[in-house]
Amino acid sequence: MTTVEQDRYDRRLALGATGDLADLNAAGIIEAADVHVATRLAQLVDEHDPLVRVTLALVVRAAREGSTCLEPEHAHELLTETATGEEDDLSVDVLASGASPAGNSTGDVATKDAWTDLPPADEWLQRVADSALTAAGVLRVEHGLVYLDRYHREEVQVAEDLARRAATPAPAVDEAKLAAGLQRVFPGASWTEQSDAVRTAVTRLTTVLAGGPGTGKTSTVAGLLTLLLEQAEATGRRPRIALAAPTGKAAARLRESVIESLARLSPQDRERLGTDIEAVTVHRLLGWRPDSGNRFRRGRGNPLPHDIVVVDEASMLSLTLTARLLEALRPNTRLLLVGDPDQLASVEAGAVLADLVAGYGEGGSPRDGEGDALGSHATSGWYDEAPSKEAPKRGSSPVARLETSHRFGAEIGALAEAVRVGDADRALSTLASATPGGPVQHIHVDHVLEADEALRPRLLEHALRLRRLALDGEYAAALHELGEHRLLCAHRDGPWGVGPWNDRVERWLGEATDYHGRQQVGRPLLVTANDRGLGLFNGDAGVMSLRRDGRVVGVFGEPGAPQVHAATSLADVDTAHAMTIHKSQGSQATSVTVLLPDADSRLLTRELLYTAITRAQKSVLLVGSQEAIRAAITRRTQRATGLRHRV
Ligand SMILES: Nc1ncnc2c1ncn2[C@@H]1O[C@H](COP(=O)(O)OP(=O)(O)OP(=O)(O)O)[C@@H](O)[C@H]1O
Repeated sequence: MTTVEQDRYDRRLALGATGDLADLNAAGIIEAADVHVATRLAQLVDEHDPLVRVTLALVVRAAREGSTCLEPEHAHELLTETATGEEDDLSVDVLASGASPAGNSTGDVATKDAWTDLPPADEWLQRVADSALTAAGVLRVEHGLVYLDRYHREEVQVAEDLARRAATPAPAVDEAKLAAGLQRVFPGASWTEQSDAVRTAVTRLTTVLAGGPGTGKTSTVAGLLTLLLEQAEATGRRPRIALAAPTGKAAARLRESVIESLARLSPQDRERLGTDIEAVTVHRLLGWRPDSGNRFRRGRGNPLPHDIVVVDEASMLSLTLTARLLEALRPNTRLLLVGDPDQLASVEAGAVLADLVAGYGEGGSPRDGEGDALGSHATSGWYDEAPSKEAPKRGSSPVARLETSHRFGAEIGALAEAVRVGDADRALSTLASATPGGPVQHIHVDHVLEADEALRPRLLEHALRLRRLALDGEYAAALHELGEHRLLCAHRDGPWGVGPWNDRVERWLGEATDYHGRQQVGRPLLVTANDRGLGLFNGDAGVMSLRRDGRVVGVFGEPGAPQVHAATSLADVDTAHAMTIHKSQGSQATSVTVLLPDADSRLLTRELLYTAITRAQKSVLLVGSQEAIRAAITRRTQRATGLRHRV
C-alpha cells in the first residue's frame, strides 16, 4: 500500500480534511478529490454516520478508478489492509459503532485495532441504505453493491434499454436470399465463424460481436452490412448506416478496415456498400454540446436517423457513453457493438463490453437476489474473471464470438492467447523459445539502465528516420513511419514511464543530431484534448514536419490524407516517442516495444499486457523482468460493476 508522503504540497492530500477521511487520505487510500466530494455531500445532507461518510468517499474513489459501484468486501479489504499496514495514525473505531465520541466533532478516535471490527457486510449495507445520504438520493444500495446515484441510474437504463430492444423483433429477413448471400460473402469452411455471427446479428436488433485482433470482426461487419443492404433492396429504401468508434483514431481505422475488406467482396456487393464510407467518433455521432461533456444533441426526443449503427472498439465505451448511445437510438435501429472484451476497459467508469459478454454469455438472468433491495452480495460483481470464452449458452444471447485470428503470425497470437487466458508459464515459455529476431522477443532486464542500453539503437533509429522524413516534408512517408514502431509504457511517470522515456529519446536525438527538443521537426505528437475547430481528437497521432516554405507544421491523420496544421495552432499535444498503453488502445503499429514496470506496480495487469501485445501487427518486444510478466498475467483488472448481473 503506498502512503501519500507527508508532503503538504502533495496534490493528493486534502489539507483541510479532518477525521476518518483525513486519515484515509493520509494513508493513501483516498485522494483529495474523494475527500472533498464526500465532505461536501455529507455536510449538505447532514450525514453524521462516519461509516457512511467513509463509504461515500470509497464509492467516489471506486468511480474514479473505473468501477460503477463499491462492493462491501472490497471496502472491507481496503480498510483492513490499511489498518494492518504500516500506517499507525489511522482512526476509525467509530466506524464499527456509528457513534461520535463526545468531545470530537468529527467523530474519530485513533485505535487501529478497530479496523478489524468493521460491521459485517449486511449490517454495513443496511446502515448505508438507512442513511441520510441514501435518503437524499446520493447513494443507492442494490444487489449488495453501493452506487453513486448517477451510475446506478445509468446501469439500470442500459439494462432496460437492452431488454426493450431484445423484446422488439428485428425486421423480417428473406431466408433464401440470406442463405445465398452468406454463401457468397463467406464462402467455404474457413468463414463459418463469420457466417454464424452474421446469422446471429440479422435476427436481432442488438448484437455484440466479440473477438480478439484479426479474428475477422471488420470482415463480419462489412459482410453483415452488405447482406442487410441486399435484404433492404426489396423495400426500395436504402438503410442509413452509421459507423462509429470511441476515439478518432479508432474511427479512422474502422473506416480503413471496412474499405480494405471490400476488396474480397464481389463487385456487386462492393457496389452495394459503396466507397463513400465514413466513420466518426461516438461523441460526434451523438452531437457534441458545448454546455456538457455528458449530454448530447441526440437523445430520446431527437434520436439518430440511422437504421444501423455499428460501434467498433466497444471495449472503450464507458457506462455513461453507452447509456447516451442507447437512448439516442430509435426503437428499431439495429446496433452492433464490436470489440475485444479482454482488452482494457474504458478510461471512465464501466466495463460495458466485458459485462455484456459475461452477462449474456453466462446466461444468468435474472440472477439470485434480483428484486431484493439489498440483495445477496454481488461477490462476482468484480470484473475479476475472464469473460467467458464459451459460445453463449442461451439461444437468446446476442453475443457472437470470433475465435480464430487470421492476421497475427502464430507467435504473437500464441503469446496473446496465453496472456488472455492467464497462463503465465505458457507465456514465458513462448517467450523463452521465440526465434531470435522473430516476431516475439523478450529482453530480460532487472534495472531500467539495462533497458536504456538495450533499446537505444532500436528507438534512436526509428526517431532518426522519422526526423529525416519530417525534415524533407514527406508528410505521407513520415506518417507511415510513425505507424512502423511504437514504444508503450504502463506508467506516465517513474523510471519506466512515458515522461523519462520521451526525455531519453530526445536526449539521444540531441546527441546524434542538431535536434533541440520541443517544437522541433520530427517530434512525434499525441493529441491530448479534442479540438473540434482543427478536427483533431484526443489520441490522434502526428509528427512535427517542415513545410516547403520553412514553417514548422504538425501533420496528422492517415498517410493517404495528411491533415496539416501550423505548429503554433497546436495547443494540446504531447511528445510521443513513448505513449501509455491506455492511450494506444484503438491503434496498432507494425512493431511494438513494451516497457514493463516492476512486478509490484498496481497498473500491471493481464488486460494491460494483453492490450499492449495486441497493438503489434508484425512484431512485439517485451522489456522487463520475468517476474513482471508473471505478475501482469496473474493480476486482473479490478473493476466493480453490476451491469453483467442486470442483463
Ligand atoms: N475467415 C477468414 N478466412 C481467411 N481470412 C480471413 C478470415 N477472416 C478475416 N480474414 C482476414 O484477416 C484479416 C483481418 O480481418 P479483419 O480486419 O476483419 O479482422 P478484425 O477482427 O477486424 O481485426 P482488428 O479489429 O484487430 O483490426 C483480413 O485480412 C481478413 O481478410
